[in-house]
Amino acid sequence: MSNEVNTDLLKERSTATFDAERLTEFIYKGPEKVKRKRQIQNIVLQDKFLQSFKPTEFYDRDGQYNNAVRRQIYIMDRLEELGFRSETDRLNFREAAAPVELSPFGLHSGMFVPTLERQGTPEQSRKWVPLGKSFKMIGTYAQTELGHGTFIRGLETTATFDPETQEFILDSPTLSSIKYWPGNVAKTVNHCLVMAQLYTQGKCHGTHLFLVQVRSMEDHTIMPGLEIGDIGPKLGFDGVDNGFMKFNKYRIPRMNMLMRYAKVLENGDYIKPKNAKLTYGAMVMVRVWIVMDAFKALSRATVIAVRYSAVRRQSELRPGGEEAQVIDYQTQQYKLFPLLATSYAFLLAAEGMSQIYAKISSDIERGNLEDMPQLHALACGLKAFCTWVGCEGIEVCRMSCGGHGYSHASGIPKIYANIVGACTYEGENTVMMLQTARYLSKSYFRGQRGESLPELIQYLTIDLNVKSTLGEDCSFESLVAAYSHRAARMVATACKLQNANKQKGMPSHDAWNKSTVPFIAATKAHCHLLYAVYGIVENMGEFMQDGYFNQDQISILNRKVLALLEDIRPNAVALVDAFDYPDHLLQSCLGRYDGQVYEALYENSKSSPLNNTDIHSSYYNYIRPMMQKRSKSKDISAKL
Ligand SMILES: CCCCCCCCCCCCCCCCCC(=O)SCCNC(=O)CCNC(=O)[C@H](O)C(C)(C)COP(=O)(O)OP(=O)(O)OC[C@H]1O[C@@H](n2cnc3c(N)ncnc32)[C@H](O)[C@@H]1OP(=O)(O)O
Ligand SMILES: Cc1cc2nc3c(=O)[nH]c(=O)nc-3n(C[C@H](O)[C@H](O)[C@H](O)COP(=O)(O)OP(=O)(O)OC[C@H]3O[C@@H](n4cnc5c(N)ncnc54)[C@H](O)[C@@H]3O)c2cc1C
Repeated sequence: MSNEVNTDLLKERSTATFDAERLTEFIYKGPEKVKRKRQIQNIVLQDKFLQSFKPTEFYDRDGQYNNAVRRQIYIMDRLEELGFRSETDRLNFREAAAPVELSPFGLHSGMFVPTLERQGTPEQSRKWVPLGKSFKMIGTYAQTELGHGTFIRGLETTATFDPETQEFILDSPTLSSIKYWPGNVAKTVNHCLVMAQLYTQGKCHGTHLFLVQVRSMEDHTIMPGLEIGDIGPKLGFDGVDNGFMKFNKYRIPRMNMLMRYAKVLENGDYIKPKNAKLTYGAMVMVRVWIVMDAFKALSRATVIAVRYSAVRRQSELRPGGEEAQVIDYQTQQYKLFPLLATSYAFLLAAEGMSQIYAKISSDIERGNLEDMPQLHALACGLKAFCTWVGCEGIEVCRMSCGGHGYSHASGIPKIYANIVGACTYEGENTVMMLQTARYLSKSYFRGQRGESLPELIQYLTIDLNVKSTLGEDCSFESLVAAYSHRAARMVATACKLQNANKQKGMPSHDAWNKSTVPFIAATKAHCHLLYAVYGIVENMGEFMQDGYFNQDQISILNRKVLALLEDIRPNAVALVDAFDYPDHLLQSCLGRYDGQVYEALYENSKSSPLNNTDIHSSYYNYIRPMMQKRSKSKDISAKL
């Protein structure tokens, strides 16, 4: 490989109108943090073992899982040796050491241990959390079943209390009750947090969480009374062993029910929690994290697509002139620059969401549940919005790289395959949007009754007769007002439809179901409050429906969006450089910092397993016999 940087990229970097390094410092919260991050990434880069892994697509399923376990255990050991204690250091190391592959221990650290911490009594947490943190116990979160994922109240696994033995009996009474999908259940873990319907004194008390040992701590054999296996290959998540699990009257001690909020006493009496939805806490937490995952995925795809667009030359822009960098085509800019802006918006949204989560979840832990519905609505809406928009954006990035984008060597298919799962897991996106919609609907009617609303949704009560004051400057205030107006109008329209349905005599659940399409649109508009000019131009109809903007204002906005493309053009490469993703994190021949994409693609092709031999065994086994048979046949043309 040549050591030179592609001349187009050099030029892009030298003509940027701002210093990308300053923006990097803003993103990572200061120069010291940037320095530290780079030091850690360099440790990984120098590590021969970590650099020895080929991309996962070159392995079969067994190899993918095996490598994922091997690599993650090595990472754990190295983290111990290096003595990294800060969460940021550890995360930076883990991301650099396994940039694309998901961990077979991800749910252990991401859901199992935090749920033990937050849903266990202090005594339970003291007993189990240290075992989890030190990996003496490896666990996951097993909730979804063959028959139910979304509708948690419909789960069928039962946990029946037996006061005689002071045990719960876990059972999968039907085919559809078999746990199906939980990550790392198949081969990795020896414990699970199982969501099951609690029965005591002959009565069902709804879903609760139970800590269940599923494999022997001595030899990892499956515990008698359980059936466990892998669900098979998936679109992504190559290194993750999503599994199935069936209980056959399997007994666990009473104290293995997580009892921080709800309790079953020795005599079988049930003590209700303050709010039944407290058991769903782990899901709310992960939805908050997913917003950050969406940022990371979209921003990586954008870095790849923008750098490649600066390097790739195709066709003549000026007749007879040199072939143009594809980034100079206005259509290419219109595809990519809004995604670049969206990446930055996602970063800020993810950070804001984390702060809100930290505040409200600590209130909840102290027993103040007042803001629980608001947190739930916000986490559901943002999770759904950012994963949907992120995935659509990543696909645009892939297509904007032309044919090479389709190759795994671009790095984009893997980013997409992993993050697109987030549109479904931790709450299917439409269902999540509808949770936010219910909150908006309730809040709208409260606003109509003159009740005060939390700050984030106070816009629902604005006067919808007011028209836009947007002028040539497209001021920030006028844009925010436009988004508020659009969302408020759409929520009002959906609520009025819901009300009209009720007045026609429909029961409230039907009145709701028959207004959910406009409610989804309204909820997207609510989440869209992140956007500026581009979002208006792309959704013009929704802003114009009630004449909020006049024709002149629409023309201003159309002109503005094209002018913004020109403003961003000289800075596009610097704006993606500022994310400071080193090449070994991006794993992309197209997104390389030095822009040597053709050399990289050509080199990468050579490692394809099909190139191990010039003549593949299938020639001897199938092609040659077929040709020999045909050459002996009298009328060859008739058989072709
Ligand atoms: C390349 C770079 C990087 C790339 C990164 C790539 C990605 C990395 C990934 C790392 C690994 C990730 C692994 C994946 C982990 C997946 C784990 C799972 O899926 S685990 C499985 C996840 N599974 C799911 O997520 C299942 C989704 N389903 C659900 O959450 C629920 O069933 C439900 C919310 C839809 C309804 O629940 P239901 O019980 O039927 O509720 P009701 O109807 O009775 O509602 C009564 C009232 O309660 C309200 N309320 C509800 N919840 C809450 C709450 N938490 N709080 C407060 N309130 C809440 C509700 O709104 C309603 O209010 P109102 O209207 O009365 O005012
Ligand atoms: C990669 C991956 C990892 C996963 N990891 C785990 C894990 O670790 N642990 C775990 O327990 N689970 C896990 N899951 C399961 C996941 O949480 C569920 O698949 C998810 O919650 C969606 O539920 P479902 O499959 O029942 O979808 P369904 O609810 O059956 O969705 C099917 C369709 O019905 C629609 N629909 C359903 N209900 C409604 C409604 N009320 N209103 C309108 N439309 C509706 C949906 O919008 C969707 O279009 C994982 C899934 C994936 C893909």
